[in-house]
Amino acid sequence: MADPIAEVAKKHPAPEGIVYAYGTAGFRTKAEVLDSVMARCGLIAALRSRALGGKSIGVMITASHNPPEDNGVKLVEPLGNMLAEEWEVLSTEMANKATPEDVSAFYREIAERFNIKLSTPAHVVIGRDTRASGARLLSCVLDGVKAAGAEPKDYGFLTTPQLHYMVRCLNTQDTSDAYGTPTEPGYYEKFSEAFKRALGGKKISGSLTVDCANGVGGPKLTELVKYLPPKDQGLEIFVVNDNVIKPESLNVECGADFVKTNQRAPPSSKSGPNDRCCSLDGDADRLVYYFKDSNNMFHLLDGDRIATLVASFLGDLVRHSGLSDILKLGVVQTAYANGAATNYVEQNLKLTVDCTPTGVKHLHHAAAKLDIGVYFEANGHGTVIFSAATLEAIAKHEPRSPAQKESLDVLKACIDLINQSVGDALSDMLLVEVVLAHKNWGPQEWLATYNDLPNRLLKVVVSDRNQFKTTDAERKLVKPDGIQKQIDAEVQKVRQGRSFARASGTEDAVRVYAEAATRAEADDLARKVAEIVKAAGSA
Ligand SMILES: CC(=O)N[C@H]1[C@@H](OP(=O)(O)O)O[C@H](CO)[C@@H](O)[C@@H]1O
Ligand SMILES: [Mg+2]
Repeated sequence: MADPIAEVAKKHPAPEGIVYAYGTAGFRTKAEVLDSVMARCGLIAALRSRALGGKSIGVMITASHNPPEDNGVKLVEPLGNMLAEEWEVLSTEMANKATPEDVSAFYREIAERFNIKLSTPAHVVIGRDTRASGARLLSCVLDGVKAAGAEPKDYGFLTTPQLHYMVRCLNTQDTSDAYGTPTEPGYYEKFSEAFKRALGGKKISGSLTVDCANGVGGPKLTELVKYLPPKDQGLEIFVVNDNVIKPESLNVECGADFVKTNQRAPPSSKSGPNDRCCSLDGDADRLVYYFKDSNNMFHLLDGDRIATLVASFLGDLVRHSGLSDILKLGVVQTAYANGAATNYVEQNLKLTVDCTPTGVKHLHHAAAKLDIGVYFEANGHGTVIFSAATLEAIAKHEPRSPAQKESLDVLKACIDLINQSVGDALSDMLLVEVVLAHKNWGPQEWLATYNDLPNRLLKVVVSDRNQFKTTDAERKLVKPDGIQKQIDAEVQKVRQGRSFARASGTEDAVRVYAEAATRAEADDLARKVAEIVKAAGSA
């Protein structure tokens, strides 16, 4: 009898000599070598669905902020979380099996290991960004899903957070935790309705220009705008860099990664002084704000700024609703957070800060331990999560005054406005607009909350980045021997100095971060630490 698993592996053979790894962002590399990986991810998604009793598992085809010729794939757990770590390992192993027979044998081995009955129904939900390679790679995923006898549901183009939303909605349908309607209109309705409620009659002043990185966020934002209140009562949005007809323009000279890395606006930007601008990345799960002041000077309001803004607002709402005795709010960052942001949260907002290793899953995990956990990476990935007990406490809280009720209503609306399944640039953007409207702030007032320490991020290519081993949430190197002492000695020489080096999880390089009291000191420190890394890496 024909073996459909071996057949599909034969149809999409693995290129020789490539070692694949399911990293922080799933599999991500040149699109031309991803066919076999996609088909096998279809198989793994089917197995994962069966291991969870037939729950829907998500497959997102995207390479986010990478260049247009790249692509990638990420699997999504039933509530919209990132794939369980154990299954990342299985995915990597599956992607690297050499022959169709090996693939088939491993498929059966996984089934046996997890007691999976291969005849049980399985559901796989698929979305993709606008890359030219997406259609071909989708057909590979579908081949895998079908070979495994699972039922695919293809949503076509979606932002990454929309796919996470669909997965969560499908798995919570008809339960008391139903997250929403698992359709695109369902997504727009849910978030636009929450936006209106969260504004609570407050006016938004000025317009917002949104750079969509020429990615999938463009058409989706255009759709969302149709559901928002008319511009005279709500928010005037200008959608720019939304050309998805030319996929080769994706992330080129625009988008959140361009703006954060280069610390400047996209060259095409035509915004005037103090105009609010923001940029999404290629799959719309990253958001950064920025503006030019009246002297034409560029100011970035990155993920740290969004975290501090949102934490301060939610903290106020909790207090004004009369809930501060029972609910504790905290902020989770990575070592890349600016020291001034950390200091502001601890000293001014009087909230706790946790530091985790890089990657959303680590931040999410730490935030899930808090009643209300605000987590953002400096580059703009992030969201706020509320524990089940917190949601219950908020739902049954009886306000003692009209003022308490007003704050409580806004807090409840914010919970609905914040995508609980994953960090979502569109939902985060609406949240920022709500907070600015309530505070009656423009970008200048937001910027004035604290002064960022000048900082520098460098990439150092070494012969084997895996020899760089860290501890203390990646802030200290334990390997190569003796290197941390040398870094510490350089840090001592500058004012307010902080620096660390770690192997990237997504690129073949070691990243060096440095900050200090002045631009010159930060640059100098980064350069010195990069030299230390380079020397140790070539030893
Ligand atoms: C300094 C930095 O921005 N690192 C990024 C980058 O990880 P690295 O492991 O540093 O390559 O890609 C990750 C996935 O998108 C993202 O979560 C993370 O914030
Ligand atoms: Mg992204």
